Amino acid sequence: MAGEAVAGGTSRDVLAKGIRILGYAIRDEPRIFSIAAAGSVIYSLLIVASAYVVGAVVGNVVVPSLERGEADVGAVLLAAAALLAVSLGRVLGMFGRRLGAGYMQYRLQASYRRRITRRYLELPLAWHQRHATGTLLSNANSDVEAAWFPIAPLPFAVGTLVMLVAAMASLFVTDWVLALVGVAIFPALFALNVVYSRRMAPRQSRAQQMRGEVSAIAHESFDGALVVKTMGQEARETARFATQAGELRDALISVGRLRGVFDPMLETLPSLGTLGVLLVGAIRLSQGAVSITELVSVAFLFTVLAFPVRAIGWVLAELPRSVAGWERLQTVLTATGEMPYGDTTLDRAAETPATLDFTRVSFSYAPTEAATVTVPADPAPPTAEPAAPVPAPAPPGSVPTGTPASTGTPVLHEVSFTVPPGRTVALVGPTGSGKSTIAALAVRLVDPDAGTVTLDGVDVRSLTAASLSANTALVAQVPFVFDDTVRENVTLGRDGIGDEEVWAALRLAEADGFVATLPDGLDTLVGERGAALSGGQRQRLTLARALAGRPRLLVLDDATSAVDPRVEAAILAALRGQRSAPPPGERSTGGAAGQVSPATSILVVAYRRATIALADEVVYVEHGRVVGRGTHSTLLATTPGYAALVTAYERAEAERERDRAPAQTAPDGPADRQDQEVGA
Ligand SMILES: Nc1ncnc2c1ncn2[C@@H]1O[C@H](COP(=O)(O)OP(=O)(O)OP(=O)(O)O)[C@@H](O)[C@H]1O
Repeated sequence: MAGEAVAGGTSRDVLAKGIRILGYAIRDEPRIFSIAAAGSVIYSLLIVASAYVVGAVVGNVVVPSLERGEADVGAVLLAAAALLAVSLGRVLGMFGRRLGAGYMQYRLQASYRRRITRRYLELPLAWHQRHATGTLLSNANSDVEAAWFPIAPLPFAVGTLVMLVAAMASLFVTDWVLALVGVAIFPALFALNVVYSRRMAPRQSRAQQMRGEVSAIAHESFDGALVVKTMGQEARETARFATQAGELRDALISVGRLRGVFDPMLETLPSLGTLGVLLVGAIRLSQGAVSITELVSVAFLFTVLAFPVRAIGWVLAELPRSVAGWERLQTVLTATGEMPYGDTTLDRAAETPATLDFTRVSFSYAPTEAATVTVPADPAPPTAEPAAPVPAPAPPGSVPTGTPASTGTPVLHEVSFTVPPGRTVALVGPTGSGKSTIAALAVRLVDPDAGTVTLDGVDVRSLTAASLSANTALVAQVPFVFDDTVRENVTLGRDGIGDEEVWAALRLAEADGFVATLPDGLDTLVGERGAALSGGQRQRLTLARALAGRPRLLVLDDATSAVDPRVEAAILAALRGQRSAPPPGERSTGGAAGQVSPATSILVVAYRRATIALADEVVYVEHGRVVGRGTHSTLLATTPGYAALVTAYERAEAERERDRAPAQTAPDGPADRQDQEVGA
């Protein structure tokens, strides 16, 4: 991990990298940095000036007044005006510095949050499957903040460096012997800050890494709350979280301990300087080498620079954390594997169904990619951010290569089949046979290692992003519903989808009945992940979302698994233009029902006999190979594996029907499968 790399690197590396990161920040925001630095330089120079003004006031106004026994009112007023002017100048400088630093820090944070989010959207599904959501959240939050943490004190530190140079110069101008105190103290201050930063580096890196890990565990626990609760795993999860939280606590305490040791030392050094100046100064005064004005000025100088000098320490101490955060950001920003889009568009004017062709398609997941493919539940979140920029277009007519051919275990072998326009093809096969992978390839979530997937004869890799999403839609088994209204969940802010189109899509998805009964109809808020809806309702809502875009190819990856079989059959029949009567118990809002012609070709991963029977053709897959194609009855007769599988499905379905029988009498009518399971 990046954090480990930082922790493992030498502190000198960290310092150099940290300074480079500060350079990137200045390059990104040169104007704001200039304003902040100018404010800081004014402030710092006026600090040096204030010491000399105080010296002059003491030497030229206070001491003479004490000697004479009366004050010169004019001189006192002049002194007051000088002190006020210096203070006002410092206030203005401080204002510019703070405002500029704040602007710079928050603008950089916002810009990098956008970059990270955009990159997430560009990276392929395989990359997302390899990264924990909690870590991604931590990248976009805590790591972005960490990377730009030293920006807040940076202008102050720059001004302080100028101040130290000015202070040294003024010391030498005043008296070279007094200047030696500065020669001893200033480099010591700087050296102490550097040692501090080096000691801090591994501690800060570790703390930043632990922040990411705690975030990942917390996210996983909350996400899996249902499993944790139903399996009685609360204690185990709490312990797992507590271990990581404990490690983060220890890492932060170790940071605090070091701070506790170094902060007082950094504060004490300038005080030692003041002491040194007073000792040396007393001798120099008695020798007549310096005046009282000069001595007071120099002593005061050491007192007032104690605070600004710490700004250098703040920047140096935060650099390791900044480097750790930055490197974690870089793992996202420089991640490879995106699948560049082509520049070919498909003509949608005809609104005819598309033809999908798989020709000798082979595919393997990269070796490091674990777990099973779960195609994302939704195409894209409704975000106000502009769409992720499409990487540089490929030359016209060329086929971008996308993900490089992986050397992992082959999952699909020379898969060939066609979904003709307006036809429904059912994909059937045992678990793990590659059905979801085929679905993912059909809408180009992944690219084949060999062979081609074409839409209307055009390789999907050469299509533009907009053309791909306008022509195809995938509905996954696990539906993703946004915490928004029903309307927004269906339209996703896409143009040309008014309420009429929303209702038409809901009707096709057999979702109009339940939406009509919701308290606010289309304006009903469905809660986080659609918590206010049943599993089957969520599935139908996401199906309506896909249909609202009027895709020319619809890929259903077990998308109606939680819906009652009769409702599922009604949906498929409607999609095929054979609108059946609404299932009992669910009121249709009427209108365009039955009027929608099949403008889409359908590839459906099917598990139920009723669904399979509706298909024009069945493609039967085993171990990533197509072992049979034809109608349901042909395959039953010719392919023993298929016959056995479908019979098993039928038996399971019959058992479920039997178990479900009592629930059918519930007043809500035909409940979705998950409702019944939950209610059981
Ligand atoms: N992200 C992944 N990384 C590595 N291997 C994967 C990944 N996703 C799936 N696989 C493997 O690819 C094979 C095909 O998986 P796929 O999910 O396509 O099968 P499926 O037929 O849809 O299964 P199911 O019916 O259980 O949903 C399986 O052996 C699976 O373990």
